[in-house]
Amino acid sequence: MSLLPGLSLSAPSTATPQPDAATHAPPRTEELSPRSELRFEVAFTKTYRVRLVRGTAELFGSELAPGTTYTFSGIKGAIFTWHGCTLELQGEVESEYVGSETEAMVEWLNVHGMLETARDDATMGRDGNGGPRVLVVGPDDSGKTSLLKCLTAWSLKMARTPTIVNTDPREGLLSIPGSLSAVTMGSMLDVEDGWGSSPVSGPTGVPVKTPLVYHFPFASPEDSPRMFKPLITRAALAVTSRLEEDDEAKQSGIIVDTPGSINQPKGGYDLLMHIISEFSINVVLTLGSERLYNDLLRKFGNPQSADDVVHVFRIAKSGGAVARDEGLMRQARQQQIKNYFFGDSRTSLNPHGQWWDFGDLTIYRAVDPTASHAQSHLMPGMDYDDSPSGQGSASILEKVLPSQEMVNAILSVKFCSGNSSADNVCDSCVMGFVYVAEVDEGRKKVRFLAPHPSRWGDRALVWGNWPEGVGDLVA
Ligand SMILES: Nc1ncnc2c1ncn2[C@@H]1O[C@H](COP(=O)(O)OP(=O)(O)OP(=O)(O)O)[C@@H](O)[C@H]1O
Repeated sequence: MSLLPGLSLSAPSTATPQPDAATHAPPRTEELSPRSELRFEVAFTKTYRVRLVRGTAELFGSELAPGTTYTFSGIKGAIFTWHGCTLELQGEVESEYVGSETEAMVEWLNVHGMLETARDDATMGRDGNGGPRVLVVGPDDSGKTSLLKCLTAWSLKMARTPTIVNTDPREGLLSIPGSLSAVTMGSMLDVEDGWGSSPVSGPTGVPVKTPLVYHFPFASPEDSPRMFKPLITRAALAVTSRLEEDDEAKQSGIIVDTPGSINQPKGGYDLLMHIISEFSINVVLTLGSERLYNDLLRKFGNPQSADDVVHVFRIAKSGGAVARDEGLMRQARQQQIKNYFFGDSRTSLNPHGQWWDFGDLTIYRAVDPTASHAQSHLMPGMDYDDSPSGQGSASILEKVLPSQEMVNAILSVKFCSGNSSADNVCDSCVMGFVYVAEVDEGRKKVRFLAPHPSRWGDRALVWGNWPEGVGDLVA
């Protein structure tokens, strides 16, 4: 167990998978015929090792290197082969079987081919608007992220640098849950890790990707559309201006992942339409819902001009995509947060303890529109209406003093100063996240756990209810 500098406490051990008897059992061999896949589920407490012995294989589009042992934990996934392969497997799994109904992969590869044609058009100057701007929609667990990973990995193989946008606060892309993030992919994805590593949480030994992160501290965009919409507008603006400075990235286009909750007909797909208009989406890929496909097809049936054309496609759902229960999703979120501060099985990070005086902190709390908030947390002399506009974010964020309630919470450190208006704080992107280890109301001090030793200076901090309580990270 490693000691945390400044905290003199041990890193939590629950994050580390325990060796099990099956790990020590001799490896077994599995032959996969062309276009079949090995589907497996591994618990968070177990490890599963896979080595490619012969042929070629990929996990959600990322190719396995021959002879390399990959270790998986807390994952449901599939190793697919186009031409057949032999795998060496070791460890204990919840389930493991070979699936041969993989027609969806062929269809997904065709979608990749279609996107490549659009990228070629952009490269040749036939489309001045740049590469395809793709939105992936469908119900929960329909395989949206898996499709997105395949399309990304295949485009990286073609030396493209697509920009990936995650609008699902339940899953952090290169960040923790509660984030909306965007990143231009400059290096291959990581077979074990999925999206790879970001420098947000500290140094790593592998090439990192630098995401642009916004804090959205609610489980679903529908919990606070007033906060979600401006953040999407901000993110789209930032991505668009970034692409204007980078021809390769502009030609490679954008792929946006969405949460299943906003793909429901209720509300007329208002949030979905907002994403489509802000990111100038021109290709929508629908998975797993005929109704959604037909509704969107109708919505975009009569474009007013060539710039308004949105192509809507119905894409086959992977036969292996499985529903994840809330318990598993919660475990995945906790693991992501622990990895953010302490690293994973390959990279060990040393988070730092920092004491801050109450007076040097400006903390905002995201107001849950469904709950009536205790006024007692408001700073003396303040009311909700503190934004310059007299409305806007004043009821979305409220200034609060540190309190015991904050212990074990995750706070975002914004790029803006503590003196910024509530609107600015809301829209500002995130430098990183910190964990509240202790609030000493007598000494008026807060002890934070931060990935970096350096202090963040005069920055606004935002506290939300999501992701839900992470428990005691330093016990
Ligand atoms: N072919 C497959 N074999 C085995 N597992 C798979 C396969 N495809 C997807 N999965 C798993 O199924 C689960 C759901 O897939 P995915 O995350 O892609 O769905 P989603 O639509 O993005 O879900 P959500 O909207 O909840 O984020 C994931 O755990 C994923 O790893």
